[in-house]
Amino acid sequence: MDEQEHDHVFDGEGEGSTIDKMRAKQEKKNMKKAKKKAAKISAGGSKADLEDTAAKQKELQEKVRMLVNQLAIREAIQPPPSASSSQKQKDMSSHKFWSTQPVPKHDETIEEDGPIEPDTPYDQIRKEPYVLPKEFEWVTLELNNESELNELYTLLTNNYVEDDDAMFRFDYSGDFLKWALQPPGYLKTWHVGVRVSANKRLVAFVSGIPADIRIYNSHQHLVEINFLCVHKKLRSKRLAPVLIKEITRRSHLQGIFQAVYTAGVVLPKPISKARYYHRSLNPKKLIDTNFSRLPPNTTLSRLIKKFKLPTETSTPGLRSMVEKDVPEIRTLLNEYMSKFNFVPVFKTDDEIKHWILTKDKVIWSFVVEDPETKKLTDFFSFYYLPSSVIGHQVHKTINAVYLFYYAVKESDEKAIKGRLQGLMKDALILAKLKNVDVFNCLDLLENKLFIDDLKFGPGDGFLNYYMYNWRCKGMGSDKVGVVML
Ligand SMILES: CCCCCCCCCCCCCC(=O)SCCNC(=O)CCNC(=O)[C@H](O)C(C)(C)COP(=O)(O)OP(=O)(O)OC[C@H]1O[C@@H](n2cnc3c(N)ncnc32)[C@H](O)[C@@H]1OP(=O)(O)O
Repeated sequence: MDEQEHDHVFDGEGEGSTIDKMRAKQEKKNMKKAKKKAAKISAGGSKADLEDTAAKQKELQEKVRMLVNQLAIREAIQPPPSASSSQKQKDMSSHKFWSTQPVPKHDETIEEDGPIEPDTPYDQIRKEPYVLPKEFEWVTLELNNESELNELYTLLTNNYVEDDDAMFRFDYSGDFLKWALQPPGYLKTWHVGVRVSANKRLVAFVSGIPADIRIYNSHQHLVEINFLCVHKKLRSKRLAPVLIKEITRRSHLQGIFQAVYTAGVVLPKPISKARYYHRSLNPKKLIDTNFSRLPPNTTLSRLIKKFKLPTETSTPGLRSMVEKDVPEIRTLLNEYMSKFNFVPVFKTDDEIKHWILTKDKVIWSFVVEDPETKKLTDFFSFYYLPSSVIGHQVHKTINAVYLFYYAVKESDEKAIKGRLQGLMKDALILAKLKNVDVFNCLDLLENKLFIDDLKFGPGDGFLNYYMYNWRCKGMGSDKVGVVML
C-alpha cells in the first residue's frame, strides 16, 4: 500500500495567533455584555438579575476557555496555511509520462464509471521486460531471503518517503515489509528491483500485491502498487516511469488491468484526498524533534498535562485479538465497510488472519467481546511505522502508529460517535503503553467523529488516492475505507 506525503508538523500561525485574536474578540464581547448588564442593573435590575449575570458570565468564560484550549491543541500541530509544493497540480501536458497512461485528466468531467482502455489480449502483452539504461538490470526480490529483505530495508530506510522539509523519513522494518508484501496470493514477480549491473547494488524498487476492492458498485480484483523508490543519487532520470511500466506489464501478464495506489504528490487524477492527523502521546519528544511546536502562550508542562491519558482502558470487554476471532472480525469488518464507497473486500479468513491479527511491532489489534453473549461487537487495529529523525543529535526515531482498520456495530450516528470516541481513546492508551510517541490517522472512514475531541491536530501531510485504468467520480475522504500502508 502506500506512500504518504509523510508529515511532520509545522509552526502554526505564528505570533499574534488565532488564540490571541479569539481572546481579544471574546474579551471585547464580554465587556460589551457586562456594560449592557450594568446599565440594566443600575436602571433597577434585581438581585436575581445579578446572580443570572454572574452565572452566564461564568458559563461564557468556561466556553471561551474550552475554545482557547481547542485552538491551542490545533496550533500545537498546525501547518502553515499555504499548500505545500507537493500538493500543486500540474497541467497534463507537463506530465510527460502520465499523459501517456490510462488515467483521467484533471479537467475531465466524469459521467460514467468504467475502464479507460480495454484489457489487452494476452498475445499482445509484451513478454520481455522493458529496457533499462545500460548500467542497470532487473531483479525479482526474494523477501524470504534475509539478505535480500535487508537490501530492500536499507534502500527504503535511506531513500523512501520524507516530509516536505526532509526532517523525517519512514523506517519500515523488515518484518513490516514482509507483512505488507506477502499477503495471501502474493506474487514474487511483483517485487521488482533494479540493481547496478557492475556492483549489484539495489537502487530502485516497486511492488504490487493482489487485492479485492469495491469502488461504488464495482467489485474488482486488482493490484495495489506501493514502495516505489529510486535511490536519491538516481533521481530525475526518468527511472520511475520504467519501473511503473514494468510493474504494469507484469500485472497485465496476470490478467490484471486496474490498480490502486496512493501518493503524496498530485498526479492525474485523484479519486480522493485525505489529510493526516496526529495525536501527541509524548509532547516533549515531538517538540524536541520539531515534529510539533510549542504554541505561543503555553508551557511544556501545560501541554504535557493536556495530552495526558489514563493508564487503563475503559471499554468493558476490550481484549487483544486472537486467532479464533478471525471469522467474526471478517463479517464485522465487511459489514462496517458497506457504508463507504471505496473499500477493501476481505474474501477469506486467511486475509483477515494476515492483515488484522496482531504481529508484534507490526500491527496490533483489539476486539470488544460482549460479556454476556460473548459475541464480538467492535474491533480496532493500528500498525507500527517509526520514522527516522534525520540528523538529530539525540533522537534517532519517532515511534509512530497509524490507525488501520476498525469496525463498530452501532448504527445511528450519535451512538457511533460515542462508541468510536471510547474505543479510540482506548487505542491511544494502549499505544502509549507501548511507548509510542504519536498516534496518526487520516480523515478517512468515520475518523472525523473523534479527531477533534480526542485532541488530534491536522498535519501538513496529505495522501491522494488513485486508480489506474478506471474512471469514476471523486469522493470525500469520509467515503474512503481503503487504508494503505
Ligand atoms: C494495471 C496495473 C497498473 C500498475 C501501475 C499503476 C500505477 C502505479 C503508479 C506508481 C504508484 C506509486 C505509489 C508509491 O509508492 S508512492 C511512494 C513514492 N515514493 C517516494 O516518494 C519515495 C521517495 N521518492 C522517490 O523514490 C522518487 O522521487 C520517485 C520514485 C517517487 C520518483 O522518481 P524520480 O523523482 O527520480 O522521478 P523520475 O525522473 O524517475 O520520473 C518522473 C516521473 O515520475 C512521476 N512520479 C513522481 N513521483 C511519483 C509517484 N509517487 N507516483 C507515481 N508517479 C510519480 C512524475 O510525475 C514524473 O512523471 P510525469 O509527471 O513527467 O508524467
